[in-house]
Amino acid sequence: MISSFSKTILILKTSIRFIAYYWSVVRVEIIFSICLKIIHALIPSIQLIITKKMVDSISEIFQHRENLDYAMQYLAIQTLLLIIGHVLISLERINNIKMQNKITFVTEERIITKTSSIPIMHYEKSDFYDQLLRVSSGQSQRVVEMFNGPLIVLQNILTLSTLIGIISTIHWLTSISIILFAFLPLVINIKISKLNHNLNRETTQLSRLINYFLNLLKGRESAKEIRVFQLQDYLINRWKIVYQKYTNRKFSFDIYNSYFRTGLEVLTAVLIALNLGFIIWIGAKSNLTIGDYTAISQAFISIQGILVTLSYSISSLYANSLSIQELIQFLEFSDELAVDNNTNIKTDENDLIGNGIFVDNLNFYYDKNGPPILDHISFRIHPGEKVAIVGDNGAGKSTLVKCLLGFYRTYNGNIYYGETELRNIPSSKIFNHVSTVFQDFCKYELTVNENIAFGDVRHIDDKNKIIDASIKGDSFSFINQFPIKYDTQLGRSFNGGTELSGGQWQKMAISRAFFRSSKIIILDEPAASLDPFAEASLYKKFTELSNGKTTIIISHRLSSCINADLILVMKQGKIVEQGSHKELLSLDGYYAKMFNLQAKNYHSADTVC
Ligand SMILES: Nc1ncnc2c1ncn2[C@@H]1O[C@H](COP(=O)(O)OP(=O)(O)OP(=O)(O)O)[C@@H](O)[C@H]1O
Repeated sequence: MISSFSKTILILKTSIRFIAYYWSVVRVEIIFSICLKIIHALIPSIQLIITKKMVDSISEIFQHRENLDYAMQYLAIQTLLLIIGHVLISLERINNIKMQNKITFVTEERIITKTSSIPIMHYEKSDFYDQLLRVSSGQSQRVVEMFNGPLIVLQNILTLSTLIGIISTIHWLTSISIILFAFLPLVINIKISKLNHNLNRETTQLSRLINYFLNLLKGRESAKEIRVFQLQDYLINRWKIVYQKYTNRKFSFDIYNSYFRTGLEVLTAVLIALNLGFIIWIGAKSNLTIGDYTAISQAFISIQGILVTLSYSISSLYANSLSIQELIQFLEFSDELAVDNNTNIKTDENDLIGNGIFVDNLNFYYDKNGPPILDHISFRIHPGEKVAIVGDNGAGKSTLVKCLLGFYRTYNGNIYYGETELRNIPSSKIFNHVSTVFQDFCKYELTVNENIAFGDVRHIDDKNKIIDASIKGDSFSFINQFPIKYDTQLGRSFNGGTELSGGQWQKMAISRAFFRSSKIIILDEPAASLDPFAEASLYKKFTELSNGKTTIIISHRLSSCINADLILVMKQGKIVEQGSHKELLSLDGYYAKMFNLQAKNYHSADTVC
């Protein structure tokens, strides 16, 4: 009882929040649908009355050879009702398609808007991907069902009560047996919906893993490695194991589900037989006409259909409200954490960004129980300084930069932009003034123009600025060799696309960074795919173009750090040394060791050559 009550409350609460989300989008369609469903709900009852009258008048004709007029009139009304029913169904179908189109569009738009603005930190958790998959797949359909469900329930309840009302006037006991008949399918279907929802939650991770293996095995990026390392059999086996685990779990649910349904169907058949027997018994005991008996039988069959539909509708309403609740939570998810909503800062952006950065005793963990990724980090960057971050793989260089950008705000210690602590600065205020090339930069399979202008999309139509950025980023020469130059579609995913080499894609990303006029430039391994000429040219241009700007470069090639004002040397999450190239060399510590090793390698390579 308590559980049914809490399910009803859940459905009601979710429905109210849900209607608030979508009412403005589909109110016209909903009102139209309610009108159609009310009219539709009354048709079976009118049909029932007409059927009774028609059968009785036919019976009169057979027994007493009466005039055919009445029977013909009833037949005409029946036919008219049938036609109205079909027209209503067709109007409902069109209305549903309209509603579905609008809802699909708005839901997808809301999901992608939320996903693209959610704090980056969430992308570090696997739970987030599970939730994302659940809210992204089939959600629009559920949203439509969530609107249609209550309307179908309303329509069926209305039809049911009018039918029961009509047959009660014939004999009250028949309606009671029919009501008893209603409960069981409802309870069983709700139970199955709940199980289905739980199964869906449990298996999300498995289904993601299956997709991951499929993408690896079918994907273009992984195709080369898989062949060279001959990973096909191993990966296919891994996929098989996960797939079987997934299907076994689903199969045991299907068996359970099927037992329930078979039990339900057997029970329904028994109840139908009992009810029909009961009606025959009543017919024999009281003065029912042949019309009454036909009407009761027809009502009985209609009611049986309605009860099944009703139980499915209510149970899927319950299942949908569980999923929709998750969708609403997701859409409101980042609002709790949204940095921009919680920060209320009046300081001028130029004062914020242009006054240097001070990092004071910064500590950061990805996992609360894991080791510190950034461990008591402190340094100061004066406005316009050139900073290089160097160190071992996994030392925490990229993580430090992500903290500086405000992607991760759950750190201990402080990061000040000017006088203001980063946690109090809206992300947008920082992003407005930063240009970056990440280690895993994006390869947009769109046009060259877009690839460059995405650095500052407000100027996407400024062709001269795009050309200028391509010259600075060293992509100008190869773009000019394309027949349609800056309109060339890049990548192989779409028709007519041109694929670039790794270094050319990197030059595209660098051009994009130069397209943006920013006070701070951050480059994470910008020369990883560049040839030695391009690398030398990049650093030269970068030094010229970044004059007066604060620049932070992460690099494993220490020759690129020689001119930096400040070099931060990182090891296991700590800054072990900091200073200029000269200072660090004279310190003769970790930096000097790394630098001399690289220099020695070049030198010995020289002698070998
Ligand atoms: N999303 C994440 N979740 C958990 N741990 C992470 C995550 N990203 C990085 N790490 C861990 O944090 C540590 C620092 O990683 P980071 O990428 O900052 O190193 P890095 O110095 O930039 O390395 P590299 O020079 O190899 O690029 C590593 O031990 C890495 O395993």
